Amino acid sequence: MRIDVVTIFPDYLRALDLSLVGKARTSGLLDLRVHDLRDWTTDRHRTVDDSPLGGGAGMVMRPDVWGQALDACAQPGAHLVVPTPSGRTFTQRTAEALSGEEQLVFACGRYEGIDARVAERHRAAGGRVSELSIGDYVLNGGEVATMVMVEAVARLLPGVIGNPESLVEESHGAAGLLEYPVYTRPPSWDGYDAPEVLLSGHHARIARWRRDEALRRTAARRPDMIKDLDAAALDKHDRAV
Ligand SMILES: COC(=O)c1ccnc(N)c1
Repeated sequence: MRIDVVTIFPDYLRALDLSLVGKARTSGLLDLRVHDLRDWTTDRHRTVDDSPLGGGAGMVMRPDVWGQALDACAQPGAHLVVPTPSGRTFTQRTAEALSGEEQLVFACGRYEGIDARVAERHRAAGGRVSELSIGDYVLNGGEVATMVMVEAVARLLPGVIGNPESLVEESHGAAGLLEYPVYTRPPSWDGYDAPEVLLSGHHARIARWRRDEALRRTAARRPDMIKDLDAAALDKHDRAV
């Protein structure tokens, strides 16, 4: 998969050189390219914004500069992702869908946002556009949200995570639940004991305990997820939890 990120703060994205995404890049599983939007400006001051048509506070990012940048970066069929607080909510399902794309281009907006015609033109040219929010709060720019989404997508690419099995049980995974509490050695620490069942070696009981804890945690913290659960997926015991 190829991911392009266009931003006026390319150094912000340096964190993507590290850890899991960094390894995916060096192994060639992920072709991640970060671009400075100002490389497509033509004036001496490298201007990327202008005052909003219709008046109002703040500045809007110019369509001409963004158009040049996207023409240079987006291959035919590229999926344009615009991080914005006014977007649809980015979820694990969104990450799964995006992980199947050939190319994602993240347009990191600043100021009051990017001129709406940039997305309009990409759609008109047959490209997909997703305006996505990572939650109900406002940031100063799209860069942090882009890093969140790039990590969530990259870890789903085949070969990036060592054990793909772990993707099934994690929160918001295939089970549709939050993950159960986890423990490691020592079994007793500072007067606190790990649940006995985890030391029993009885795999069926351990699996059942984990399922119960996932159900309890989801019901307590995210009751909205319980109602979305496929009823058939809940067995008789689950319903008793
Ligand atoms: C400028 O971008 C944002 O403020 C932003 C982007 C994505 N999700 C959000 N919740 C905010």
